[in-house]
Amino acid sequence: MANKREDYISWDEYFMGVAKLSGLRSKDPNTQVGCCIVSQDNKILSMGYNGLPSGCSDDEFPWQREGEDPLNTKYVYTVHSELNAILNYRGGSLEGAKLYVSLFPCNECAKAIIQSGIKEVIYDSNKYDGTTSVQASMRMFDAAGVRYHAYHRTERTVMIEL
Ligand SMILES: O=c1[nH]c(=O)n([C@H]2C[C@H](O)[C@@H](COP(=O)(O)O)O2)cc1CO
Ligand SMILES: [Zn+2]
Repeated sequence: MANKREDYISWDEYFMGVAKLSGLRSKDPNTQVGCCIVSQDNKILSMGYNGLPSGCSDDEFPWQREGEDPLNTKYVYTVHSELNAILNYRGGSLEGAKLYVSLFPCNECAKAIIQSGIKEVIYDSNKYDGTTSVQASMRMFDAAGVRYHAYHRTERTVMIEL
């Protein structure tokens, strides 16, 4: 009887891989964010990526980051990946679930994460660490008892480093 295969990917690699794969659907030219919400017993509940609300054409809204008029930037229109994943969930409650996301959640996403009952956040990049937004997210997560930690990359084939 052969022994089981040993080089299978970990739960974290699996769920962060699914999150990053979702991010490949993003039309944002600068930052593609993907998210995957998982139950405590490791069932995938929902996925999302950053994009425009339904009905808003990717070709008729701005993708610029800068502009005199904020209405000519993407920031006022994009739905964040975490909010999309929360809103995409067609089941009952997300209470006690964990959220995998390729970029540390902003303060607006932190509010939605807390209010939906998600209790753990695993993030990959934290490129905006130190900003007001990230500091506010951490303060709210700490106060609300939502745990967060960085995804621990392991040496893997390119296939996993999506
Ligand atoms: O929590 C988040 N979730 C999320 O989906 N995003 C999205 C919104 C924008 O489309 C993009 C940020 O763009 P940029 O990195 O160019 O500022 O990432 C950004 C954050 C926080 O930065
Ligand atoms: Zn956000």
